[in-house]
Amino acid sequence: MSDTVKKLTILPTDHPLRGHVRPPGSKSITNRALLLAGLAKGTSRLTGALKSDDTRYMADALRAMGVQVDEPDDTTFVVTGNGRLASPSAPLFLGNAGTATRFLTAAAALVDGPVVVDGDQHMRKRPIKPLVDALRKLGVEVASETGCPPVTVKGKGGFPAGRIEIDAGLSSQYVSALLMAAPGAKGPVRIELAGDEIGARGYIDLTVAAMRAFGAEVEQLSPSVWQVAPTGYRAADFAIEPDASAATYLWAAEVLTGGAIDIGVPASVFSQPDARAHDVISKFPHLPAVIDGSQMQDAIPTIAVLAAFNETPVRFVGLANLRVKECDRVRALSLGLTAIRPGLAHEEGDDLIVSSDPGLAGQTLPASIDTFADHRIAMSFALAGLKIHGIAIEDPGCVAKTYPAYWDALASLGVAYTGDRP
Ligand SMILES: O=C(O)C1=C[C@@H](OP(=O)(O)O)[C@@H](O)[C@H](O)C1
Ligand SMILES: C=C(OP(=O)(O)O)C(=O)O
Repeated sequence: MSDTVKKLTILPTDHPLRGHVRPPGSKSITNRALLLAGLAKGTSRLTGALKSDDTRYMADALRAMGVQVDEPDDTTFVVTGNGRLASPSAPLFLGNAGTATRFLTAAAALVDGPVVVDGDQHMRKRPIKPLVDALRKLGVEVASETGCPPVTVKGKGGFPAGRIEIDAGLSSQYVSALLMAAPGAKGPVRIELAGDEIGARGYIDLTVAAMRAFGAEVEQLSPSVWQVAPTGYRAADFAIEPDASAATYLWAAEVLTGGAIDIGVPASVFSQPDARAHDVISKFPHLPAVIDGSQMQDAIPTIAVLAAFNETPVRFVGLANLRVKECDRVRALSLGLTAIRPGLAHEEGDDLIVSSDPGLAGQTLPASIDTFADHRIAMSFALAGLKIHGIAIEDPGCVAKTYPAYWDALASLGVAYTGDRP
């Protein structure tokens, strides 16, 4: 990174963090609800929604396809669709929003006309070939030169009934994308997982729940087979729960500083997979020796930074697909922790081993953390800054992807900064 890059230095707190902070709405649920409301006929009201880069990309893409998306306040979208998405006049630019990119690639098959789905330089490195191949097998004309965006879909207003196998080893979003497009097909669609390898199965459950709320008929025939009826969607009023991945930073800040942060909802009410991180985080400073990240992937950066302060070392397993998120998160975590102190973490294959040292707290260990433009790397390393003097977060504005108010939220609990607060 260049010397001109913006940096935010976190000043360690000399007191436990106490107060109320409500995390923003769930990114995953907001982007599902926006799409389903856009595919429905009529007006849907989505409340408790996230307003951030990722949901703005989704909302703008829907607008470009003829959907009316109004924003009466900071947490509400009012979406009016006519049951069809129109062919946009320009490529859809979706930044580094994995959900928007994957979900809209499949939904583009329902458009009558061409759709180009594209993203930024990070998204252009994130694989989408398994989804492209599956759509092609369903009879959709679709092309991607590199196996990553841009993807060109020549939609014909739907696709025939069929049965499709999808390898979701790299991303569960491929399955969610196919499921959400399926009610627009000409007949029933059966979606089967190839192999049992799937990270974050809980995201598929979120998808099915959202689809049902917008009138779809989805039957789960086995743990790896879903059957979707060609019902289309109907408009609905839909309340979105707070973001569980965003909550993990607050849960971790609480245990790390011995404070009490009220996020307004108990961990037990979340339906998102990352809520399971609450149990793990509450064991700090006695985190388990081995933590499997496969079913709470987005919470791993949070727990890995927390693990640096644990009593005993932690091995993180089940991380293979963290390498194809906004950045290679296994590498970014290992590099960031090593920048704080050599030997604090290392990689073994796809595992991350954090050596752990409760004595880190209170030390001065100046480190400039390369966030690789990844919101979760920025937000998780800020936790280290609550305890260690000299932690500077590069490109702190990248939190706008899912939690634009993150720095303000920490400030409201008494955290202070020096440098370029976005
Ligand atoms: O379906 C979703 O909403 C998500 C699924 C997960 O991604 P992958 O399925 O690509 O692992 C997760 O990391 C992402 O933040 C959101
Ligand atoms: C992986 C993430 O996002 P996405 O895949 O939706 O870009 C994330 O938010 O951690």
